[in-house]
Amino acid sequence: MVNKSGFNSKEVCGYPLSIFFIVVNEFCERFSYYGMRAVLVLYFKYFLRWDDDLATSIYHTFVALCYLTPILGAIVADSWLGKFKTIIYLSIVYAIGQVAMAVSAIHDITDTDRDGTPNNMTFHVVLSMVGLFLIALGTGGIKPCVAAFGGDQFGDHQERQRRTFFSVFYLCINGGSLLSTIITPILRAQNCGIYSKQKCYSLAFGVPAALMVVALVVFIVGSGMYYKAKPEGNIMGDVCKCIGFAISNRYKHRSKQYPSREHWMDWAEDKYDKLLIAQIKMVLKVLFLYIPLPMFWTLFDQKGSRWTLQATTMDGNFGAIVIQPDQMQTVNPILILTLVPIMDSVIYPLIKKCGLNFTPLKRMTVGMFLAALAFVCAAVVQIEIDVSRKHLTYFNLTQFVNGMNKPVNVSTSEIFPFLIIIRATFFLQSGQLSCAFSRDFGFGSSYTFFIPSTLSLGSNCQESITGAEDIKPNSVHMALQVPQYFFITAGEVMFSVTGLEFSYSQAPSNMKAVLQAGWLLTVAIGNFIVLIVAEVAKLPKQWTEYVLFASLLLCVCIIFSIMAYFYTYIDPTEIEAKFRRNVGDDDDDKNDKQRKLEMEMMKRDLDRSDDEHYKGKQTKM
Ligand SMILES: N[C@@H](Cc1ccccc1)C(=O)N[C@@H](Cc1ccccc1)C(=O)O
Repeated sequence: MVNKSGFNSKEVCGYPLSIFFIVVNEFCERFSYYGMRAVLVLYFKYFLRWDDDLATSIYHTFVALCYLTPILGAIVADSWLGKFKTIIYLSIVYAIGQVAMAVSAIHDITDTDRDGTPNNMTFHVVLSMVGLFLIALGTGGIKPCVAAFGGDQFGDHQERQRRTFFSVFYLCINGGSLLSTIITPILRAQNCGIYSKQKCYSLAFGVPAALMVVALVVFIVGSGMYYKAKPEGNIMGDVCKCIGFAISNRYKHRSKQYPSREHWMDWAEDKYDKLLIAQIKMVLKVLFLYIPLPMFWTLFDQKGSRWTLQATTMDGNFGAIVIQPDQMQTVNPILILTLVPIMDSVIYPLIKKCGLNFTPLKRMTVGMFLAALAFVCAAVVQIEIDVSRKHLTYFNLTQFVNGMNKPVNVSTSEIFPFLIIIRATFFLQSGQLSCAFSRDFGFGSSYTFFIPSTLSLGSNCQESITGAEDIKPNSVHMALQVPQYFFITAGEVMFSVTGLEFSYSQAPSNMKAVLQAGWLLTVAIGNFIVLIVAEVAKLPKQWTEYVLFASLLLCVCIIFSIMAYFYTYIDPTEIEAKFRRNVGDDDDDKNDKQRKLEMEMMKRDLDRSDDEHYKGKQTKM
């Protein structure tokens, strides 16, 4: 197969063979990212011993950073290294970051007194922060490059295959994240250590690190098969300079004696190409529409923080299996894998059959509304939890009061989180004395056991040791979180999947990456809003915070629907073609008057933004 740049690549069933490596790379990379993220907030809380607020703040700062760095990646790839090298170099940085996280979670490194807790917490905190910074740089940097690099592999005649590639790409993201959000919490719940046993965060971070190395190796193996487009120059820089010139030129000509121009960007015409100006106008129209979007992500990304912490106060016993709090996040990719095909093949066609024009911006508005609804559900669940008990924890905290006048060594059997081993066995050892006893534990309960002074060789521990329940078991079931997960995921399908497609279709050809980076920037800002609102509001009750976020998104949803109503869809390719044709006409020495007339028509075309591209007729919203 020969693609648009004359590159010859091997094909399998009409698809370039090279995309196989890109899709596998994305699967492994998303496994690595979401696997690490799934246990992160619990690592902060239980390993680094941070409180809920600090854990949530650092978690969202990290996520925000992951979506700020795509701009950096896009600039480096477009103007300097090209996508291929950028992906390689930043993947190395990413893998180093993951390894640093895994090492930071080995408690034995600083556990000098071998009591199971690190003695130099600063070492663990610093190393994990360095690790998270490198991961943010890596994952964000490669994000706008990988999908675009995949798209580059297709020829102009492979539009259909390219569309399928993007769907498979999204499914791979969720396949990888689904597996990792199941696996890493299981690894985290194991006990491991050299001198003393602790929850195994090092393994939970180590496996994602290994997957990132696999992602890198797979990508390098495909090296000889890729089409590697040369960097096109710093398009971001050109855009900024052109906008800057338009603003300064407008300011210089602010006096009334100068005739006004139709659009403020037209003030750049004195120096810049009309095509570039037209393209910037298209981008600015979409970016303006992006302004309210961060609020959606503010709610969406709390799945990994507030909702996971909420799950720690719930009962995860599902009969045959016990679900870990951080495993609840798997509901999201499971629903994505089922909802995306259902929406595409049943819901959207059904809506169309009913004669409704469910445009992308309408879908996004409904997606926002569903996310707000999800937070109302979260608030209701929180009220249930608060009513059921005042203070509890997911972990079975067990303490012993030793009534004997000599030390007793107590150990317990391993508990595999997928089976309901609510029954735990404790082994007591003191000199010649050695015995065992078993007790049943409720999910989230805490007990104190009393070792009587009369305990001696031959005693029956099962009968002699008495226990008192300090904290009642969690009684609100984790299944109650399913409705909130359902609404947030249905919202994601309508908002995120549609938004990605919208950003791509409305972007000029040379600025697809710019708009992708802009889209990811809304995710970053959304995560900063979590920090600001949680810090400023400082609400005493968690459910009131959920209601606050739901109300904020509802307000933003109304504003967005008004903005969307005034937006008209464009076909960037058509507009660009008209401008290019005009340049050709210039070469044919067309007279000035006619050229001006045509330019006027094109400007009007752009400003009216005819929506022939979308459903073949003028479409608002
Ligand atoms: N549904 C998410 C994946 C996910 C898996 C497990 C827990 C939470 C989320 C997804 O598809 N993410 C995509 C798209 C996206 C979503 C939000 C912000 C940026 C991109 C991804 O590329 O990660």
